[in-house]
Amino acid sequence: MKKVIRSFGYAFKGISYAYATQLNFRIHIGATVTAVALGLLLGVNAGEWLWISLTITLVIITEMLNTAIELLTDLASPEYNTKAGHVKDISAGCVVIAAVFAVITGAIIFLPKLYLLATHAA
Ligand SMILES: Nc1ncnc2c1ncn2[C@@H]1O[C@H](COP(=O)(O)OP(=O)(O)OP(=O)(O)O)[C@@H](O)[C@H]1O
Repeated sequence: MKKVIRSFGYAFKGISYAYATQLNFRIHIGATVTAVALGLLLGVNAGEWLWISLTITLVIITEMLNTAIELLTDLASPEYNTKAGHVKDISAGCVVIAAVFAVITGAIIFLPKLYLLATHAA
């Protein structure tokens, strides 16, 4: 049991390292808080919450993997190396793909509700 608790400790250390060192990670957390607040305000349903949770999880996981890959690349190739550059670029590309998916999902879920709200309030 102690070992399991210790492993969770290391995992949380990894999350707080990403939070402390990566501006993009903090931006994703800000976007997460905004999406959850919008979801609560606009009363999204269970299916929509699942999509929102999926996109949040994907973006945060890809950002953390990107951070880990950047660190590992810097360790393995501190000097300039074309392949090291490709590794970092591909890794960053994964985050962008997840973020685009999140924006599209957010637009599909929130825009019609915001439109209804705006037209009813007018
Ligand atoms: N060792 C390297 N060899 C070749 N190109 C590199 C190398 N390190 C970085 N690059 C290039 O520079 C880009 C930016 O790298 P960098 O490590 O600064 O990442 P970053 O996205 O700015 O991350 P962060 O600001 O979080 O450290 C990479 O995507 C890659 O194209």
